[in-house]
Amino acid sequence: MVRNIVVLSGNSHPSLVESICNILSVPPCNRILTKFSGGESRCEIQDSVRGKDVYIVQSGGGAVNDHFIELCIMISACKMGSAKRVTAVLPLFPYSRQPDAPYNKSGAPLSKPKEHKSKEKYTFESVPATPGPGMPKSVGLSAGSDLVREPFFEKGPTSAPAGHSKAGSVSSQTGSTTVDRDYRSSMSMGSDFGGLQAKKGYKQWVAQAGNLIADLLTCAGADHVVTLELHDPQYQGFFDSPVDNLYARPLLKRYIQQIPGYKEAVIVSPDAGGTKRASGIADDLGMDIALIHKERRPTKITDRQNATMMLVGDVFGRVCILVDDLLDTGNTITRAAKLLQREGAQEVYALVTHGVFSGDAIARVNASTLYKVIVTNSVPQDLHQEMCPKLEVLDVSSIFSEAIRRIHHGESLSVLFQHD
Ligand SMILES: O=P(O)(O)OC[C@H]1O[C@H](OP(=O)(O)OP(=O)(O)O)[C@H](O)[C@@H]1O
Repeated sequence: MVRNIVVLSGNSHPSLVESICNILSVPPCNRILTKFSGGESRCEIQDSVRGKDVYIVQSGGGAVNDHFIELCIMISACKMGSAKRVTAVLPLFPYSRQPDAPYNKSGAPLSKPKEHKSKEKYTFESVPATPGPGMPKSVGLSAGSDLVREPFFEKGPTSAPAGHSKAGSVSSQTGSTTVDRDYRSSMSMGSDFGGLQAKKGYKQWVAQAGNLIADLLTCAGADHVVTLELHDPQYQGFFDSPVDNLYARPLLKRYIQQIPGYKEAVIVSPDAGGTKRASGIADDLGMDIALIHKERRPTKITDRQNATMMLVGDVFGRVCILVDDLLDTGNTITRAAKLLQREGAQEVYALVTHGVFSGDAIARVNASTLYKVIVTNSVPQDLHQEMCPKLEVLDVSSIFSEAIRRIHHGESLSVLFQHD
């Protein structure tokens, strides 16, 4: 039994906390977590935390915003209750990954290409164009002085250079920077930037909340953060306090080693962001690797299923094991499986650390060519397992209980970062 320690559960994942407490042989702290009728979270810590080392376990996923506020209130309550140290344990760290375009329930981008826009007109160029030699100056930058000097919307239409049909363009006669009529109207009445439709009078822009989330945890009083497989390990830099980013890699590797003939299989990263993760596992196990390049930005809507994924590597006749950190809408993993199957893969497994399964993800996985999907229980999986016969779950409670035990005793965590 670990002494002088308090493990407190949020509402997000009570069963994981129960397992952690069982391993540590400590009872979970008594608390009341409810809501006022107005929807605000209410927290009452019923055991004394004075002078104690407190670990509050709350995962992302599900009602993520409610869970996060609840966590902040619990941290603050423990600080006010004179806890010696408060550690926020977030098996899935919320807001550490934000898609670069807003997505709807079924996983498709909310923004759609304009219907009248033909394939020939589509361009991957930045619009407005990046300033450079022989290029028009950017609107609104100090370097775009031609535009700043003259009233922006008083300019007449000019012909646009190839590949820059909408942006600030150079008049063929004078060489001065100006703006064509389409761009003028797009700025004032809603615009189309490289296929994205912006709302009227508002340039499409997605806020990245990561820094704010880190600040909120620190402000609430978190002295330490423990999490698992951050989407982006650099996220730790947002914190002034220590962050321990644990790995699910040993668990994933152990699973792979149980697949019959795994040495002949190919580890596949479904996107560039996961290459390091996948190649680490492939290297450790002496396996081959293949990569898929995924382009997240919406292009032509009818092409989106295929045209934005490209395979690098040979998978013909081989078992493929996709490795990723997150399954959210399931788009990435199911489309990757489809591509692999089309390239002649024999069977496709997906090993993913965090199985969020938002929107239609379960239906998408069930309908996909995936043979098996393996996730950890960093977020609750009971319901997902009932609905998805392909799903298998790996338990992470021993990773967290060991991390908590070591932090409490001031021992090194490095053994948890070793992958063999
Ligand atoms: O199930 P889905 O809704 O498809 O989301 C899951 C994908 O999203 C994340 O990558 P992201 O698209 O953020 O790209 P990145 O890895 O390059 O950051 C994650 O690494 C998965 O690949």
